[in-house]
Amino acid sequence: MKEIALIGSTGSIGTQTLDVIRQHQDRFRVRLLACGTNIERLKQQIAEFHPEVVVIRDEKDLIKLEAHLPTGTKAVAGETALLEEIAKTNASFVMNAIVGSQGLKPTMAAIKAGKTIGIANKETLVTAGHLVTEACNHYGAQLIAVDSEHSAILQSLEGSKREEISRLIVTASGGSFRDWSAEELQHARPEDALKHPNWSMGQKVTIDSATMMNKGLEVIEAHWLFNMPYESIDVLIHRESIIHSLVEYQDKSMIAQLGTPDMKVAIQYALAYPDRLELNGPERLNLWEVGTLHFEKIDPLKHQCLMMAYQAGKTGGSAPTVLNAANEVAVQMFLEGKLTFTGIATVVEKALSEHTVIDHPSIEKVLEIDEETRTRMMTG
Ligand SMILES: NC(=O)C1=CN([C@@H]2O[C@H](COP(=O)(O)OP(=O)(O)OC[C@H]3O[C@@H](n4cnc5c(N)ncnc54)[C@H](OP(=O)(O)O)[C@@H]3O)[C@@H](O)[C@H]2O)C=CC1
Ligand SMILES: CC(=O)[C@@H](O)[C@H](O)COP(=O)(O)O
Ligand SMILES: [Mn+2]
Repeated sequence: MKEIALIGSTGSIGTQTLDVIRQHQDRFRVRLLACGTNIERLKQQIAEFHPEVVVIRDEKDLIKLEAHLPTGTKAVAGETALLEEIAKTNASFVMNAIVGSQGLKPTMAAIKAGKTIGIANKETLVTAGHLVTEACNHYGAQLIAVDSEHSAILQSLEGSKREEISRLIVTASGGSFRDWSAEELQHARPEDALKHPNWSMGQKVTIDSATMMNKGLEVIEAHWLFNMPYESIDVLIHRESIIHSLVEYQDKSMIAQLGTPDMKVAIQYALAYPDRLELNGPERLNLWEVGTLHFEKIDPLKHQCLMMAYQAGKTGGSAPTVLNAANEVAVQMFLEGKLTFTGIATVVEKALSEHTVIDHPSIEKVLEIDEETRTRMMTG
């Protein structure tokens, strides 16, 4: 029985993780659930999965849970409590499905406790990939990709040797605005951006997909997860999201993972790794129905956020921390109607240009720079 701690249980990845666990109750058991403010959904999850502990963000919400805790389930609140419970839990696998760089500290707590971590929370690797990988080596913890592209790469790497790999090719749908003109983009609204052509996901990643910042974050994520130089990580526009990514080998063979766009495949692969289990839910991929797959080159003029992310990744040090924090604030501002869609790239670029990069920031420094960037964005 694999015991699971699920952080971000009420979100898109969190609920799909529970959909997978529900299908395999003979293999997985939920020990810990953590979320932000969606207490109603959490109550349903507690009733079904009977975790030992639930952690919520705000102390004031604890009262709403009181009457809904079965015998054997306790509830606590706040970040300190979350980090303590991650350190204490008997769960061997932590699924980090929180959104944003607030996922960094829980990831580090799980690493220090020697857990295996399903890392959906890509912002952790963007903001502090150097510290996360060092800590994994030091504490013997393992990260398993959950992001669909990185899961595809992991699957395409099965049985390979490091020196045989020549290139990673990360596919991109192009997002909600892939067919919009520059003129149309000036008037793009949050409700337009939230209509992803292929995936149903949380708001932040859907907006990132529309700006192509998601692909930039994923290039940095791939750099850290697979220890590949940026020069060997390419992005390919593939509007069907059927090929989830590819690996090119030194003999010029390419190995890819294909499937209908459904995150449960990648989630289950991470949970069951290295095994493959049966999965109900995703539709079988009928390639004769798909007929044709399309591929396009990226356009550096159009895909400005992707290019900024490549640059920040190559610069290294604190640059990706600033890129990520500025982007998180900009996306929130766009969703609240305080910034235009095209303004997202502009303000992230400004935040990067105002920052003096420092090499190899410590965890304290990463958190300080993240905070400072957010403050600068809100006040400037
Ligand atoms: N959705 C997808 O298909 C994919 C997502 N990802 C990545 O996975 C991560 C999660 O994305 P997604 O599921 O879409 O996001 P959602 O916004 O749907 O869910 C975010 C989750 O984080 C929880 N949360 C927020 N703040 C806190 C906090 N302080 N403490 C504990 N939990 C908190 C939310 O709780 P609550 O709702 O209760 O406030 C919610 O459960 C992101 O990094 C995203 O980029 C990667 C690939 C695909
Ligand atoms: C499902 C998933 O992994 C998302 O991160 C997805 O990649 C978004 O799609 P695009 O960024 O390719 O539009
Ligand atoms: Mn992805």
